[in-house]
Amino acid sequence: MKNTTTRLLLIEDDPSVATRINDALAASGRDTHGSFHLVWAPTLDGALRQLAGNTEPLESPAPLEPLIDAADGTIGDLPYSAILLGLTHTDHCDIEAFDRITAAAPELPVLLLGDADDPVLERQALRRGAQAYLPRTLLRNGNLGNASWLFHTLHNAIERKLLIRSLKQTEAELQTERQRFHAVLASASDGIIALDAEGRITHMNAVAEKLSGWPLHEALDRPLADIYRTIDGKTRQPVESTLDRMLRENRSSGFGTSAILLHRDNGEFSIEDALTQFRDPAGQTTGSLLVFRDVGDTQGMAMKMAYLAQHDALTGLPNRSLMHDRLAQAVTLAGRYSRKAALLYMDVDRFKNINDSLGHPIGDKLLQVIADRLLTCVRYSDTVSRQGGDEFVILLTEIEQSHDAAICAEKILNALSRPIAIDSHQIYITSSIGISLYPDDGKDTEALIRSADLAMYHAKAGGRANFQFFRQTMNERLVQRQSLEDTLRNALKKRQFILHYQPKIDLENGAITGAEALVRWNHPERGLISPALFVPVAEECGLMQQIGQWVLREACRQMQNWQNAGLDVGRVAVNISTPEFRSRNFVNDVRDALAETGMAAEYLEIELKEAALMADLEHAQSRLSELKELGVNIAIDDFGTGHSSLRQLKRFPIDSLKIDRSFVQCMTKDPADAAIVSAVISMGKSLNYRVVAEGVETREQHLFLQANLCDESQGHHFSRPLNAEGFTALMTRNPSHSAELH
Ligand SMILES: Nc1nc2c(ncn2[C@@H]2O[C@@H]3COP(=O)(O)O[C@H]4[C@@H](O)[C@H](n5cnc6c(=O)[nH]c(N)nc65)O[C@@H]4COP(=O)(O)O[C@H]3[C@H]2O)c(=O)[nH]1
Repeated sequence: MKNTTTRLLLIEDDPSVATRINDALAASGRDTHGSFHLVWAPTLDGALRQLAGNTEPLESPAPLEPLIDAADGTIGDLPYSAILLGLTHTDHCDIEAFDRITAAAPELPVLLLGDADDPVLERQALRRGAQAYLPRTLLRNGNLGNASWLFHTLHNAIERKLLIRSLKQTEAELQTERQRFHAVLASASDGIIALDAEGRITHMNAVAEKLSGWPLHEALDRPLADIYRTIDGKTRQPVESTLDRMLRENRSSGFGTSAILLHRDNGEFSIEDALTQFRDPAGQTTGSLLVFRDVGDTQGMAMKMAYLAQHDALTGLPNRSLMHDRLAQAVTLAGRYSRKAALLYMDVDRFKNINDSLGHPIGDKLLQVIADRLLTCVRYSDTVSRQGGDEFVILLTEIEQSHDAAICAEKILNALSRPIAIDSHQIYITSSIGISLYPDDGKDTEALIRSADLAMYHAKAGGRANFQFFRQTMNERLVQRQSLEDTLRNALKKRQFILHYQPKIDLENGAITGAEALVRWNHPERGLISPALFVPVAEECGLMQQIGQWVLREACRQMQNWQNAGLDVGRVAVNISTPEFRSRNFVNDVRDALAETGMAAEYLEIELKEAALMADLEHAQSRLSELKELGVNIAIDDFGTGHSSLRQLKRFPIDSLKIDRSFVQCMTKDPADAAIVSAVISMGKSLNYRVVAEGVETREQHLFLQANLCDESQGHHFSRPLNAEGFTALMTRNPSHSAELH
């Protein structure tokens, strides 16, 4: 109200009263509260019309004419701040007038002008909300002077009304907030309990009702501890409530350690809770809000995810990561208590062949059966894990001596050697196991795994289906192998490889039908090194592809030279290792080698081992077809040592079969081998393959093959592999190209 003009509407039929009030207000002028401006309405109806927004001129008897604001006689659009209502009028009477005015202007404070001798009327009006009661007699007769009491009474009435209005507004806003708060609580998915400063319940939402089992109306005003009873999930002992803890520590808490909330009717929920305290400006707690949630599902999910991260999805066994943890634990404990532990690294022999030939779904089922059988071979305290593929690692923690590990390995070999029936298949497998012992073969997890893995490779190399303990010499061999790998790379760079050629002869007429190119490493100090020593290493370290590319070009180049020199060598055969054959660029490499050397494809023969074909039948079939389209001949090398059958080979476009020399060399001594050789010859011929016997060393073997109508032979009996000059000399010495067989 400071320095403002406040408009008052005076409803009074006595002009003298009106004039006196006006004078008194004018005399009081302006003070710190500002000034009053009186508008006089002699009749109630006129005043009501004004309040309804009708701006027609008020009746204005002479003395108050100036109180009407505007020149046009309207009172303008300034709002009134208060109404002075004379209660005894000619056009209205008593309390009814007050009611009509407050109905027309409910926001405005109304002060009554009444007769001093009518206390009933005064009480009635005050009870109905009038702000003050001014005795008219005083106004009529008394000397108002500067009438500061009137001024202050008016001012207080207006202030009071404003205060009430703002209180009502605040109350309405609070009401809205409360409704919003309750709506939020009702829709929250967490349980929420509101508490007063003493920790008594003032509200709880439906989720809190459900989790605690307490309906709100029963929980109201009870201490939180009655409704919210929690125990420790592991010990099942009561835990200090979050509220108590927070009050003790005088702070709020975030969602923390989980506990079990006991439902009123004996059920229970795994929960997490958080508490927020409210404080007044002085820092005193005025209440708090407890929020809690059922984490049963979340925990279940978290446990499931933790399980999946540590277990193999196919077999359910611990995976590599969990095995590392267990092994680390076992190593620590065994170190502390001077105990032993053993690690068995197991791999299924030729699993890839089974997987490729029977299909992955059967391969998967097979791994599951293997996992089950492994579990039957160990104690509860041991760990069987799957490392990936067909590799399993078994940790034995309770062993006294290495012999215990050997017994377990035996048990595993036996368990896995029993036939496994999957769908309509009866599968026979063998496995190879490497064993390392703590602390002898490694002091940490890495060393133990490495040692067991190396021992397993030796078990495989030793003929599979057996187990081997790790020996230090295996490590030495590993080091030697590493250095061999390095020198092989160097040899390739320095072009230290050469080719030898071994003739093949026609068993019917003795003519040379071709030459097999055989690589040698011409080591500057060690002389010629056999491919049997370095080809497997080169295959493993990925060098065989590069060496093979060189062999292919060199063989074609040499053949082209012989042809250019007028020597008819027939075909040159080149050995192709499995990684070479599988490499994406293999067919292109062959095409390029032919193009670069100018040799016709019909003079080239590719020798492939059975394993290279059996590993991936579909892929092998399409690759062989591409080679056939080029015009290249295809031979199956070392036939009889792999797992293929003639029926499987029938699907490949093959030209010849080479019977492995192990059969050839024994066929004249062992009737079984003789039977195998003659059967392979006759079956091969019936499928229109040329059949070649390799490793023929004696005349006896030569004659046996001739008698069994084998097509060709190759071996020391006719000639050892020769270098290019030696082979040229052989061909030149024998211009008819027929072999002089003794
Ligand atoms: N005991 C005996 N052995 C005989 C007789 N006649 C020939 N041999 C040997 O038998 C092996 C025949 O080659 P393979 O079976 O393909 O077996 C080959 C082949 O698998 C591989 N190899 C040789 N050269 C290459 C090549 O250029 N590339 C690839 N990928 N492998 C090759 O190395 C293996 C061994 O080759 P080599 O040491 O040259 O050994 C050759 C040869 O010298 C015999 O009458 N008695």
